[in-house]
Amino acid sequence: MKYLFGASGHAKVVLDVINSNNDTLGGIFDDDTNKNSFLDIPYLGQYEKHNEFSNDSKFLVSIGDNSLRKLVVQRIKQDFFKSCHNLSIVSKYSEIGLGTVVMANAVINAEASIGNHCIINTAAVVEHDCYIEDFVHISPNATITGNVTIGEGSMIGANTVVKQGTKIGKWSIIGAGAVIIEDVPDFATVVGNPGKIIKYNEQ
Ligand SMILES: CC(=O)SCCNC(=O)CCNC(=O)[C@H](O)C(C)(C)COP(=O)(O)OP(=O)(O)OC[C@H]1O[C@@H](n2cnc3c(N)ncnc32)[C@H](O)[C@@H]1OP(=O)(O)O
Repeated sequence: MKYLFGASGHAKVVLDVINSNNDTLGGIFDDDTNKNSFLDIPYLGQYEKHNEFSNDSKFLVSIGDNSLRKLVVQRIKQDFFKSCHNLSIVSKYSEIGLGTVVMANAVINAEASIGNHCIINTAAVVEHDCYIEDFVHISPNATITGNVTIGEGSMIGANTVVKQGTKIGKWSIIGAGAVIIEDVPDFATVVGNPGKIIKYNEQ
């Protein structure tokens, strides 16, 4: 049986992805014990409760914030599953890691490699030969053109365009609507067209 962690807004969209494949979910865990249910799936208790479930259970952390998602992933003892919306287009020549979710209308082209626990959000495009590390979030409608590298934990804002061959570092944040035409260092926040660094984030 499959289960979600984190009863967030993002989890509602993850649930739609899972439903699109006619997959069945056993329920959702969240540290907030005030929840009784989440949309039409049962609330199962706080995160540690998953230790009581059978060894063949599979999990997906449905938390949008990249750092928080990583923290929760590190608390889970068992295996993860990935899920791609049945209206996404995923090349058979691409790779997608465990714990990753691909939303409706997203496109992942040939020889793109997507890490573990990533979010490829609604209608995002990840072009051929891109290399996306773990815990990255590509927001709705962002276009990652060919041969781009994105480091662990980076957040690419909605409608961003990243020019081919560019390297984006780890744990950087690219503001909504930015156009990235040159490499971005680790931990930088970049906004605008052309993208400019406005600050560095805490490590
Ligand atoms: C399904 C979903 O919802 S997925 C989520 C998708 N979400 C997004 O795409 C949002 C991405 N986040 C952003 O764009 C944010 O504005 C950030 C992260 C870039 C900046 O947020 P903060 O760190 O809080 O910065 P803050 O709001 O203080 O802005 C700092 C400066 O940058 C400017 N700025 C902020 N965001 C942008 C942007 N996207 N484009 C251009 N300028 C921007 C602000 O106007 C401000 O300028 P000023 O100093 O001249 O006044």
